[in-house]
Amino acid sequence: MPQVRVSNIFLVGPMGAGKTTIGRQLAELLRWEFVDSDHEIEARTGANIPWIFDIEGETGFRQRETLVIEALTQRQHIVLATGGGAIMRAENRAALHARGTVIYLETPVERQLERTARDHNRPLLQTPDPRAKLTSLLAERDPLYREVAHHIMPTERSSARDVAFHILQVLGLR
Ligand SMILES: Nc1ncnc2c1ncn2[C@@H]1O[C@H](COP(=O)(O)OP(=O)(O)O)[C@@H](O)[C@H]1O
Ligand SMILES: O=C(O)C1=C[C@@H](OP(=O)(O)O)[C@@H](O)[C@H](O)C1
Ligand SMILES: [Mg+2]
Repeated sequence: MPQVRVSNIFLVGPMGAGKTTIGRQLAELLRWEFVDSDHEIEARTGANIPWIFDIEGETGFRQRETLVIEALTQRQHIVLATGGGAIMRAENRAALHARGTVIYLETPVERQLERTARDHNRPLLQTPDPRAKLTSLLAERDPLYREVAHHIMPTERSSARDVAFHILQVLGLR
């Protein structure tokens, strides 16, 4: 089979998978542009994510997210870190899968909990039982991450740097 040239890398996975961190490192290694859909939503809106959730609800946030994903996935040579729920809408999954190489950063709930514990910018985790929330989100979303992904990369036992190098290796980019 002829090797398909990778022109974009799109990272998907749950909160705390390392999409933002690994995405930035990958972009540096490739000298590609790094974009994070959450940062782009905040820049376009002029408000941070907790504010958007407060004022417009999750529905408003998801509408903004779809507009941003539609726009960003049309670019070339970018590494895009999506938000953990970006794969919920079929139109987002279609854009991601068709316009780039999608990597699922597969991460168990215990690791997600450790990595998100000190951060208050994730409205869905402002709940008395974040473990239960992450568990139910993963049950719902894991099949969708798998559906949209071209490659699945575990992050449980590796540093962000090692995951980034491993992705480059798997994609034949180094
Ligand atoms: N493989 C990893 N091992 C250890 N810590 C990690 C790893 N990947 C990310 N982190 C840390 O976890 C936190 C959340 O990472 P982040 O990139 O914001 O995740 P996401 O964007 O997927 O929600 C950050 O503090 C980051 O440094
Ligand atoms: O899982 C989710 O639904 C969300 C994940 C967040 O991004 P990260 O996955 O980068 O934390 C952010 O988009 C928002 O808080 C909602
Ligand atoms: Mg992120």
